Amino acid sequence: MSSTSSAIATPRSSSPASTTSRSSTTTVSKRMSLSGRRMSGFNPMAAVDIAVIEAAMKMASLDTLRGYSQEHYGEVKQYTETEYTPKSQAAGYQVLREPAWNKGTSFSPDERISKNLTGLIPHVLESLETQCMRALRMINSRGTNVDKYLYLSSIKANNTDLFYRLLIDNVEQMMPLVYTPTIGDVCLQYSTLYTRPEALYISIKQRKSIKTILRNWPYKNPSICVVTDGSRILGLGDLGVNGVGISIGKLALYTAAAGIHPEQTLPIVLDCGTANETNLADPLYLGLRQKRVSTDVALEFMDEFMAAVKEVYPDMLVQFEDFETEKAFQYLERYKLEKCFNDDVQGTGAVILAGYIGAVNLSGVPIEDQRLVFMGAGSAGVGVAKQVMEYYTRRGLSEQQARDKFYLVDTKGLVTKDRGDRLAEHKKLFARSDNNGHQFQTLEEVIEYVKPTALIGLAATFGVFTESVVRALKISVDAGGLARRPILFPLSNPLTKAECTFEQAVTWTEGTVIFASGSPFSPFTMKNHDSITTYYPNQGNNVYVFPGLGLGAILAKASRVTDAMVYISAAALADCLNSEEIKMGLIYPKIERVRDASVVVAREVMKAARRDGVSKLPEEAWVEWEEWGDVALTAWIKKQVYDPRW
Ligand SMILES: NC(=O)C1=CN([C@@H]2O[C@H](COP(=O)(O)OP(=O)(O)OC[C@H]3O[C@@H](n4cnc5c(N)ncnc54)[C@H](O)[C@@H]3O)[C@@H](O)[C@H]2O)C=CC1
Ligand SMILES: CC(=O)C(=O)O
Ligand SMILES: [Mg+2]
Repeated sequence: MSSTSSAIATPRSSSPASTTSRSSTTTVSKRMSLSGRRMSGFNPMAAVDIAVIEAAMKMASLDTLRGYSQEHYGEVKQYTETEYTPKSQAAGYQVLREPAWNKGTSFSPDERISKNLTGLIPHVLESLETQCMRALRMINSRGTNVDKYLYLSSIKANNTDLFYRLLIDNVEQMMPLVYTPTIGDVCLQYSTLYTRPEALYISIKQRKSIKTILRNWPYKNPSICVVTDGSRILGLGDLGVNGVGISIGKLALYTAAAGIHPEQTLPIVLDCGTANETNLADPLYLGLRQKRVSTDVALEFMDEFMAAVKEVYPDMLVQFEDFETEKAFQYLERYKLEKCFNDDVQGTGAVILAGYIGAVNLSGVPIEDQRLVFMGAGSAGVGVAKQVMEYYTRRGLSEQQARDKFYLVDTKGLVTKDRGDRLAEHKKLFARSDNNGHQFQTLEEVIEYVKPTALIGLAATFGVFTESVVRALKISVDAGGLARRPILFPLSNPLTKAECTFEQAVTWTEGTVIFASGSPFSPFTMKNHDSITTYYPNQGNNVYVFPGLGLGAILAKASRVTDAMVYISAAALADCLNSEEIKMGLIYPKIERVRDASVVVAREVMKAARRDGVSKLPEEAWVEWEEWGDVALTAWIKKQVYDPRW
């Protein structure tokens, strides 16, 4: 099976070899007592609470078990003055300044000698977990989320493994910092916050040099790139080159949530100008200071980019992210035979289908009686509607019967065939013709007419699910029986664009809502008569799909991403809930289990790639996995992924 072993979990890059030969003239230092050393490190005047002290003590004993004990520390070899050479000191700094090589205070005594690090770092020897604890304390001490992001970003620039250990072990706390909602604020201010490059920045003025720029990326053969042109970043509109933050954030999640090695990931922004006047007027703006180029010119640029990618990194999967609506659909169609997918259309479609399957099971309304109203008929809205429609057709409904379940609303009201405007191509599939010439302009009117059971928000507009809208949804669901529950998904990002909050949804539906939002909300506790109940929200975000979809496509060596691979990622995710999550009434796995979910999604995506004949993995590998079943394939995937531990 060696031919199948992928480079996802690229072994740690080797650090520069020591240039000095070490003699054996070492001495053993005096041993120090664990408790003595640890306690003497504490300043009784410092405002450190008991919980932190207890955690530190626990960590110290854990470190002992892991071989990071102070006993071990006591055995650090010493060398004499005569061994010192300036050259070796330079080699030492090189190691510390390269984030992929740097282990901070976790270099072993032998590594400190062989890499000429002695004295360049504090004498203490700590585990990765202890370093995480320090970082967590620092993060918690920062006042704003952007400050926390910046601190995390400095860790990423210094110590790759520490950054990802933090993310992986603290997903619930860290994901909102490196992803939505904080990444929205970071993108808005990217040009001001900028301190160092983290991506490839390709401007339309450099279109003759795309291949050179791709080759300039310092890591060999990336497996996955996330590319945006910044034209629709989350629900924040055209942010131009500042949108690169979303490519960086999504790729951090490819590593944290699916274990793709950081050196295999490549964030890219295509700078085609911007329509954002604030950015254009900002003296610090880092992008091209010109209006966004026309769709036709952007398309030529995209063609050149895709051709260059094919030549320079033929095996790299391309994820299109946050392109404005027309381009999102156009590129998806145009490059459908290339190794790429669109996260906003396909990833979102799959993740919301998975959540919808779970929600229908909880709703008490049979699947065939569901009627869905979408607020927003853009790339995400239509992407989700198409994916859910496929679910219905696979269950035996005709295309027309399936399509009839969907009512899409945009800024002009219900999308109908006779509305009198020129409908954008992507809306036509769902344009209604059963409105008897009547046009429904407000969401309230649509709800009154449709009596929906599910309301999906992808309109990037804060607060459009008003109290009267949500109460009207509940009334229309209750009409079929009081045990029924409304499905309400305000999915727009970041939180400032959410169609309603979790607290509002619970309050206005008297706790009956089945809720998922794009950005995370906290649980909400509500007093009902004599009892107090805590309600748990779901996060319906494509982060549950794109990491696993990408991982599966890469591991299967898929030549392209087929519709069946996308569809199966939804079905796989819908099956991922464990008994605790089911008991809690969730429709997605808890976010701290996103890595488990990604493995399951990746496994099913790999199998779908093979069924579709697009996997280039050798047949022997499949024979073995088929013999041993999912367990073997799951174990193999887990062996491929990056999981920083020293
Ligand atoms: N939860 C998730 O995983 C995802 C969430 N999203 C979010 O969905 C939102 C929309 O994204 P896209 O569909 O790509 O944008 P888009 O620009 O393609 O579509 C937006 C749609 O909303 C409609 N709209 C805007 N304001 C409206 C209003 N006041 N009333 C009714 N309709 C209105 C527009 O007419 C358009 O049809 C964004 O906030 C984005 O962050 C997108 C992808 C994934
Ligand atoms: C989550 C995501 O992809 C978006 O909001 O655009
Ligand atoms: Mg997106």
